[in-house]
Amino acid sequence: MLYTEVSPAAKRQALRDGLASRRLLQLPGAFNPLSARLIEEKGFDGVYISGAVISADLGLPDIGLTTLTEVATRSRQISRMTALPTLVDADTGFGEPMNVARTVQELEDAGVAGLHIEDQVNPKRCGHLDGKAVVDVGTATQRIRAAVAARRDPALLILARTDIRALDGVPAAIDRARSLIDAGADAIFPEAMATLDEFAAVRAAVDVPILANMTEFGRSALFTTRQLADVGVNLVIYPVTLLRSAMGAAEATLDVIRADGTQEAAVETMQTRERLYELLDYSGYNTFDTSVYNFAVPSIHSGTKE
Ligand SMILES: C[C@](O)(C(=O)O)[C@H](CC(=O)O)C(=O)O
Ligand SMILES: [Mg+2]
Repeated sequence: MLYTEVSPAAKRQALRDGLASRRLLQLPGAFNPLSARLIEEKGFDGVYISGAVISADLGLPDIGLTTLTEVATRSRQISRMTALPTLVDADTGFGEPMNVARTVQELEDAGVAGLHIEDQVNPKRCGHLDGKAVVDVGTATQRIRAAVAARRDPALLILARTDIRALDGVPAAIDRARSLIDAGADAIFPEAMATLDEFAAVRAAVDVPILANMTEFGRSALFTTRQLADVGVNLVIYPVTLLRSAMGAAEATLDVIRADGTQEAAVETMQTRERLYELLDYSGYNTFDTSVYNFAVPSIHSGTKE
């Protein structure tokens, strides 16, 4: 009922413990707070909060147009909804190193368990597109040093993402990763790795956890958890997967309504009213007021029969 009782501190510890276990942790991206609860119910290890999803949700391309306030608000809304640790995409940190410091504190206050800061120049773009540019190593490490110095909870996980592989190749990504770790990064997100061998090369070069981005229609094939675990990846995100699925389903339903003059043919694929209420723990609200949940919910076609 209401929001999770698990504190941000406990979630950060859970993420640290998960990484220490050496098990591959899976974090699907929540496209809204409610989907975070679904991710938790299905037994995942954490919830990813994607910059691409926040942008798309606002009808914007993922080129650094969202503000820290928007990302922090979404982070708080999603984090409070789940007992799982959340990992948020802080893009380039929203400005200069001093802004990066403020970003870290705002996101920490929003209750996330971790965040990643990348080394792209602004305006940034999706890591799986052409035409990216990265800042020099001095600027990239300054961002990470500022982030690490700003966190008040030492358990907050700070991942450094490097986008350099697409420009200068894997050896450059390894060099950059080492510098970012020297600057204090807890973990590395090597963006747009093309093959499992490339992940293995990064794994062999660094001692900290590494993250794989299994975004669809990108540069990496969609490797399985077994494949990723075998090359020593520690975290895998499915950042935009649920948004793409939900939008695909929404489009199909709109087509059904246009074609048939009713949504009837699409109802079978919908989440039922009963399932929605279960996910919301509707009945739990009777703790406050027994009139809240004193009705029966028809389990089929609940939309049309009430
Ligand atoms: C992980 C990512 O940074 C995100 O914002 O979710 C994106 C995902 C995507 O655009 O598919 C990325 O740059 O890879
Ligand atoms: Mg992003």
